[in-house]
Amino acid sequence: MKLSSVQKQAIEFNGAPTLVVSGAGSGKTTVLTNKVVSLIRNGYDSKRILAITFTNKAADEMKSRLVELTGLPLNQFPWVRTFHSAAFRILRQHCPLLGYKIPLQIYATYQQEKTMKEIIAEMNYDKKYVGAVTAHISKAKNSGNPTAYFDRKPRVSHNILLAEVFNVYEKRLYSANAVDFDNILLKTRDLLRDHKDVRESYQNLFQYVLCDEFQDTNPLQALLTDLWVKNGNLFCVGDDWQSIYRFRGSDIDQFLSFPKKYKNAKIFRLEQNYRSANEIVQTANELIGHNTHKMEKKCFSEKHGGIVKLHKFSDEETEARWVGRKIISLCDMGIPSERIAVLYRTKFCSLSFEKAFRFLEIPYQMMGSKGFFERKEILDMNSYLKASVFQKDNVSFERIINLPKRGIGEKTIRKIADIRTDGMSLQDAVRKVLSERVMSKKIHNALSQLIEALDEIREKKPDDAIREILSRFNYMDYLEKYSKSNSTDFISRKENMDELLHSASKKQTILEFLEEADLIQEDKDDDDDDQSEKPGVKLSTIHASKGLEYYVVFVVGCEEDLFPHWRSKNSDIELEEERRLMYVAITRAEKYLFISCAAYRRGESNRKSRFWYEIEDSLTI
Ligand SMILES: Nc1ncnc2c1ncn2[C@@H]1O[C@H](COP(=O)(O)OP(=O)(O)OP(=O)(O)O)[C@@H](O)[C@H]1O
Repeated sequence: MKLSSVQKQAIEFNGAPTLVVSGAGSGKTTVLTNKVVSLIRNGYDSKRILAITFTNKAADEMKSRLVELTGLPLNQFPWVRTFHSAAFRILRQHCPLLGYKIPLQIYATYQQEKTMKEIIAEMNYDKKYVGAVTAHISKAKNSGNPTAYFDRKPRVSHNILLAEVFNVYEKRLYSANAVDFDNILLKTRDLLRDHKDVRESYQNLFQYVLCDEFQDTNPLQALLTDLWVKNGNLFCVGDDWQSIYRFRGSDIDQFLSFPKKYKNAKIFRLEQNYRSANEIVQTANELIGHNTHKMEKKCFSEKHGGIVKLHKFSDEETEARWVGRKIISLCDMGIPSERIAVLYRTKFCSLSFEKAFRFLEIPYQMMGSKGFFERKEILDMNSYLKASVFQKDNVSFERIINLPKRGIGEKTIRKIADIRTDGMSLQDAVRKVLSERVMSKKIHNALSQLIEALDEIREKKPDDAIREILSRFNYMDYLEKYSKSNSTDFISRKENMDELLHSASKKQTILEFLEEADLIQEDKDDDDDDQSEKPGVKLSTIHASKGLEYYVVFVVGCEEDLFPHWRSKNSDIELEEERRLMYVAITRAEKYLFISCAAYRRGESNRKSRFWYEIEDSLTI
């Protein structure tokens, strides 16, 4: 591929903070990768280049591309990572400076949620607010200043004081010697901010800092970036028109304020779209033109012949059947089904399409299904591994203490928990009752078998450790029963277990394996299996389609209150975010773009989305 002159200029320019303002399909990733290659060719050390990607999958893809382009082996790129993974690499080494012990544990989503649920219950708050409280605490941390956040937003519902829950939650994590995802960033920021020697050692280590998808950074990530960079060696790429993670704490202002923040900043604009036909690019431009909070760029494509069509239907079933039949005719024209995607704003919209596709016998794949590490059998095995290496991890130990069933009921667990003194974990307490032999013989034996197993596997390779647990406790028999004689369900769980064993076999220690597994859970919208290669039409939320491309795209359910979502309607900031989401959907299409709505959905009448009219206007110009 021949790089364009502006791509080349951006790649070759060094020495001042650089922002590459890129349109959709303009080759951001290509530029970022080639920038790293160019730095290496100019004498920079590949081991001292920090290149931040948005997902673990993107980091892996970038590393393999770098191996291909430079001929260097994979281990020469230790700092091509996500924010969380780069920060954790630093934090796990220096955490004693913040009062933690090595090894530091990551509390992954499941453990974080369980801990929060327990705290909300203990504080006698309504459990229906667990999600909202967790989300606010996460946002508070990602703002970089939780106290200021709680001053602005002190409560959820009328009585839940966020700062209070936050304090209890933080204490609990600290006593478990653990950090959650947000703390990985927050504590690394504290570490680098408060320990000059550590900060300088990393500033000296990193010769260049690069950041992909810069439009989706949050204030904390921006603070961290500044702590890593020395001498302005910063190179960021992104598209503010595609910033769609506000709900997770991303802040488009980090991107927009770049030229103000770095006085000598150099800005490049990548405006040529290599993916979509110009008709699609112009439709997208017209739509985003209705946003005010953005950087200007004039996107274009040299490809022509794109088709953009709007279709209105009486209800969702009619819409889905029409989409199905259209897909059949496109496939008859020779378009492979995996190059076709149906995108929607919210998950529930998929149901009518699933039904229609089954009826019409159209193969399809759902994107963004439950993450691999959130599946029951994987959580079970990982909890065994965690309980073995992290004796203070109550969440994991509680999960496995009676799994598979070994006669340890709720009452027994409560009795054991009651003997705990300060700082003692449930596992410590079990060890204590075992040494004092105070339980009945049956319970004593069951608990000692469990503790023996945990001690036995601790030093094993992770795959051997999992095998040991599977065989000691007849776990697969238990899982078969759990699957309630649903053989397909059991087969898929068995496949998951094989996959877990395979990925564990690549690591030498349980700690190494768990660290990777926990960090991978960051990729929330990203599918764990690479479904983009599998045959079948893709059914996906727009969030999960980010970064992907299809020959044909159907954007369905374009109705007011559904898209834009009703929750966003009273705020201009949120409305602009919804419009950016529509922009992302449109720019996934290479050649065909079909936008549709239904007058009735779930029995309720609907108006066309305002985005519909904005697009319609652009088509009639
Ligand atoms: N100079 C070029 N000439 C031809 N094709 C190019 C050039 N640069 C990039 N491309 C191609 O354009 C396509 C889009 O590139 P890429 O996926 O990097 O875009 P992107 O900016 O990350 O897109 P988006 O943000 O919309 O997901 C890719 O297929 C890439 O190979």
